[in-house]
Amino acid sequence: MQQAFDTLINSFIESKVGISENFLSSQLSNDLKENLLHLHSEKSMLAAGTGNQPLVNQDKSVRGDIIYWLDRQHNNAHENAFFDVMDAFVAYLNQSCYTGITGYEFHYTLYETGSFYKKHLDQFRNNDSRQYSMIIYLNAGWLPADGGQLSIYHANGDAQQVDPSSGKTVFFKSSELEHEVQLTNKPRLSITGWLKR
Ligand SMILES: O=C(O)CCC(=O)C(=O)O
Ligand SMILES: [Fe+2]
Repeated sequence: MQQAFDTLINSFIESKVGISENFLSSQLSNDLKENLLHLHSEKSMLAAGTGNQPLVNQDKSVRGDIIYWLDRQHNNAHENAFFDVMDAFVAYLNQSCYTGITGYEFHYTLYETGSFYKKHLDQFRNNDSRQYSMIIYLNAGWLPADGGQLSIYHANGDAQQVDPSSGKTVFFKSSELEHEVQLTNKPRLSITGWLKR
């Protein structure tokens, strides 16, 4: 596990976008994907909003994903195994980088065919608790023609394209990097979350 943590943290330090190809085991990625598909089949996944106001704005022209928040209270073995990995990662990050992270939040995410998320920053205007964004992709055999790339816009004008392939985890500062999910031509599955202070 520590090797995947180092890969993620070192690539983040080097280029502002951390990427690890095996942050979760393929077994755990698969189990979480099955959870997501089950939640979807029982219609538990709901339209995501933008912003954190009580009246969340569900504007499909900005963001078309549907989500379901993970929670230890669900007593789901795979969800809890995911939180165990995150607890170990946060402890390692705080110890090695003095990040002072005190919490996190994660949701399952499904972008159905034809959906996208326009360019945005993850930190809310009225609340700066989100420090780091993390996305863990759960899509086996993703092809460039499937679309759905994560585009990350660097301050020097570079646009970095990330394929949402299974096992890949992306990590960046929530307040700094604008990013966008390109229109997907296939259902696109992930876990998305934020480390908070
Ligand atoms: O799924 C992704 O690649 C990015 C998702 C995202 O930007 C978000 O949920 O804020
Ligand atoms: Fe985002």
